[in-house]
Order: sequence, then structure tokens, then C-alpha cells
Amino acid sequence: MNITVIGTGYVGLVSGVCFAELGNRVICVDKDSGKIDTLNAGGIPIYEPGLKEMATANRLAGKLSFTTDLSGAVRQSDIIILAVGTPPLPSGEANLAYIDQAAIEIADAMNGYKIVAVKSTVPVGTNERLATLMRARTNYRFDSISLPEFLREGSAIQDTLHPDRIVIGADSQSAADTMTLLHKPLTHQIVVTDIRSAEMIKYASNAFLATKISFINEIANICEKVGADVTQVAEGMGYDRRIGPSFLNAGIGYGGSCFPKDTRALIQIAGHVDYEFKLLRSVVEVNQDQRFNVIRKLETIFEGELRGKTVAIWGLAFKPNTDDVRDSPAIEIIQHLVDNGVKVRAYDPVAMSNFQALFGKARVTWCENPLDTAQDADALCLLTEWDEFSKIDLGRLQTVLKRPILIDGRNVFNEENLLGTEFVYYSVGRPSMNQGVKQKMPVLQF
Ligand SMILES: NC(=O)C1=CN([C@@H]2O[C@H](COP(=O)(O)OP(=O)(O)OC[C@H]3O[C@@H](n4cnc5c(N)ncnc54)[C@H](O)[C@@H]3O)[C@@H](O)[C@H]2O)C=CC1
Ligand SMILES: O=C(O)[C@H]1O[C@H](OP(=O)(O)OP(=O)(O)OC[C@H]2O[C@@H](n3ccc(=O)[nH]c3=O)[C@H](O)[C@@H]2O)[C@H](O)[C@@H](O)[C@@H]1O
Repeated sequence: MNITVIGTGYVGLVSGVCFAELGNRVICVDKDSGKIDTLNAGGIPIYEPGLKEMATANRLAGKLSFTTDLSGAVRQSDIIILAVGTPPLPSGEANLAYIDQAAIEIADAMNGYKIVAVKSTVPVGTNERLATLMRARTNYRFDSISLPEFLREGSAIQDTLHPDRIVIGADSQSAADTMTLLHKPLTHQIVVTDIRSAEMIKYASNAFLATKISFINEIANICEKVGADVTQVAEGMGYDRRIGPSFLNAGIGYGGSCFPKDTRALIQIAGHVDYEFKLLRSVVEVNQDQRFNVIRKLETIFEGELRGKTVAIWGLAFKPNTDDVRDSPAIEIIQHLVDNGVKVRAYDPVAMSNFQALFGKARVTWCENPLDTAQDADALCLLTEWDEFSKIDLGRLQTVLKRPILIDGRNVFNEENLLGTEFVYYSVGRPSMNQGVKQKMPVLQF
């Protein structure tokens, strides 16, 4: 099929490349000419394992091209996929300005029947509103499809080529059939729904996953007080097929461009129809507070006096295998530290320049590798579980730090790693793992 994908962020680029990989002819469009130039020169504007190789192969095979010419691309295609950003407004609502603009541009470029599918995450009712917007500008017939995306950054190709399910929201049977045919090589688990339900499935899925994370983080916080180990608790829970083992890793809370944005947007969507989503409000609140446990642990160790201390930070991306720092918990943690007179030394294997662009280069010492970062620091905080960090020899690390203090925000290290070291070690919800920490568990009263 001939497909145009509009927007070359994570979603647009990965789905465009994967549709080409499946044998379709794909044109990826972006209004950012810098991104298109990079793509045409064989580069990739995001860090995503395996994407560059697959994009290059399909581009050289003539199945994939990149352009800023939206109308030219639309005219050559039967299916238009919208994958532009829907970032949050200060109110928490999704900013639909980009998608509205793209829909207008598509309508103005129409030259015959097309399917217009929205992969961007949009509030319930948006597809209908976009269709109205387009119908006011074109007499050509088109069908709207809600095509929510469930890929994760860092494993985006695997998630796209082997999805758990594909959701197609449609009000036209023939358009639903065409989209089913397009996705058939990927999975048999194709769910066709009405458009509003498809839009809701996306928000409900992200909100549920965020709920799992905040739930296990609260369990971890209680574990720290009652002397249980959250990793054992999560394992024991996860064998129950009704619960499942994934998304039960306690840590510093979720970040990224989607969970924080989509949970807030769903609260707003509910609010617009006079429903207070109390559970989701708490999920957001718990998540917001969880990152400050790192600071609270530092304060406990330094008896409230952080000013003048040097703290090393390992990891700036919101998760490993991505250079994305949007809503990364590291931002607020570092902000709090520098605001309170702490000298911060930071390192991330791939996300450093994106972090600097967002946070500014001043006020932090940027380092070249994990050990250089830890040099003469009073404490080290691990915020992203990159493989590079888990492979570090803690015996060696101990010798470069001024004081062997390690706050492991992602439960990366185990007892074996710590054996023979003198680390003051705190992790998340694993009080029995705490080393060198004077902490007496209370006698539990019933
Ligand atoms: N990042 C992710 O992992 C996932 C994102 N989503 C959703 O997918 C959507 C896109 O997200 P990202 O890929 O992260 O977006 P992004 O913000 O990284 O990229 C969007 C791209 O669209 C381009 N764009 C905006 N308006 C345009 C126009 N009129 N014409 C051509 N290009 C235009 C921008 O220049 C930008 O390059 C969002 O709604 C997001 O919530 C859904 C699942 C996963
Ligand atoms: O809508 C989206 O954009 C995407 O959002 C998430 O994908 P992503 O944000 O790329 O990454 P995740 O792997 O879900 O991690 C999100 C955050 O949760 C944290 N997390 C995840 C899992 C866990 O057990 N514990 C935990 O703290 C991660 O560290 C990270 O900060 C969803 O997993 C995707 O299905 C969805 O398509």
C-alpha cells in the first residue's frame, strides 16, 4: 500500500520504517527540515536501537523516503497516518494545535478517497472533530481511523513488529478491513472498535500501567518501613496471571513523554464530563513524590545538610535505551539538588546533550564516563538502569568516591555486587539490602 506518515518523532519514524519493512511504499513527512535533512543523509534524529539500520535498508531499496512536502506525499498515498506530537498544555490537557494543523494541510492536499488514521494519542472525540474540520475544507471522501500506538521507546521496533495487539477504531467497515489487512502480518490480535472506544483504550492502557507503577512504589515505601523486600513481593505477586509480572519494578517513578502527559490528560478528559478520576489523581501524586525519596535518603545520610556536598548522578534519560529526557525524574532531582547548593556531577551514555538542551549547561559538571562522574563525590545516585552502570565493579567505584555512599534508585545492584565493599547503600523497598545504614526495623504491633 502507499502510505504517508506525518511526523517523524518516535512513533512516526518507527511505524513508517516498519510499514516499509513489511513491503509498503512509505513517505515520512516532517515540517522540521533539519530532521528531514538528517534522515535523507542516512542519519536518525532519535536514539532507538536497530532503527538506523532498518531505515537505511528500506530507503536504499526505494520503499522509504523523507520529505517536508506534505501535500505531495498525501497526493501519492491511499493511507495517511498522523503521528504528530500532542504535548501537554499547562492545564494538563493535550495540545491539539499540531494535529489540527496537519489535518487542515491533509484536507487541502486531498485529490481522491483516502483513509486518515490517527496514531497520535488524542482525547476521546478528537477523531470526530478532525473529520469535521477536514470536511469543511474538502469535498473528497475520506474515512477516519483511530489507530492508537502502544510502542515503548528503547524497544520500539520489536514492539511494532510483534505487538500484543492492534486496535483499530473505525466507523466504516471497508476502511477497518483495509487497516486490518495492513496489520495482518504483525499479529492476529486485531481489535476493531468504534472510534471513541479506540481513543479511550490508549489512555486507559497508559493510565493502568502508570497505576501499576505507583502501586508498587507505594508497596516499596511500606516495605522499607516493615522490613519486607519489594522485589520478592513483586515476584510473588507477578506469578498470579491476573496480576502479571511486568510493570512491577519499584524505583523513582515513571517519566517520559507519555505516562505523565496521558495520565494528566485523562484526568482532564474525565473532568470535562464532570467525573473526578480520584484513583488516577493519586497515581500522579504518588509518582510525583516518589522521585524525592532519593533526596530524602541523601538528607538522612547527611543529617539534613546537603549544601556544599558533591553528588554524582548516573543516568538522565527517563529509562534506558533512549536519549529521551522528556519528564525524566532526573530533571527535578537535579534541579532540587542545585537549588540547595549541591555540586552535581552528571553522566548518561546517550541522553546528555538532550538533557543539557532542556536543563541548560551551567550549574552541573558534565562527565565523560561513570567513574569520572563519581570522582571525589560525597554520594552517588543511580537514576537510570543503563547496563553500563550495572557492570561497574563496586570495589573500584568505592575507591574513586570521596565517601562510599550509593543511592540506587532502580534496584540495579544485589548483595553479591556489594560483598566486601563498605558502601552505605540504599535502594528502593529493599531494607534488608541496606548496607552500612543504621536502621532498626520497628517491632510490628498488631
Ligand atoms: N514517544 C512514544 O513512545 C509514543 C508516543 N505516542 C504518541 O504519539 C504522538 C507522537 O509522539 P512522538 O513521536 O513522541 O512525537 P514528537 O513530538 O517526538 O514528534 C512529532 C513530530 O511531528 C512533527 N510535526 C508536527 N506538526 C507537523 C505538521 N503539521 N506536519 C509535519 N510534521 C509535523 C514535529 O516536527 C515532530 O518532528 C503523541 O501523541 C504521543 O503521545 C504514542 C505511543 C508511544
Ligand atoms: O504512550 C506511550 O508513549 C508509551 O508509553 C509507555 O512507553 P514508554 O514511555 O516508552 O516507556 P515504559 O517502558 O512504559 O516506561 C515508562 C516509565 O515507567 C518507568 N517504569 C516502567 C516499568 C516499571 O516496572 N517501573 C517503572 O518505574 C520507566 O522507568 C519509565 O520512566 C508504554 O509502555 C507504551 O505502551 C506506550 O505506547
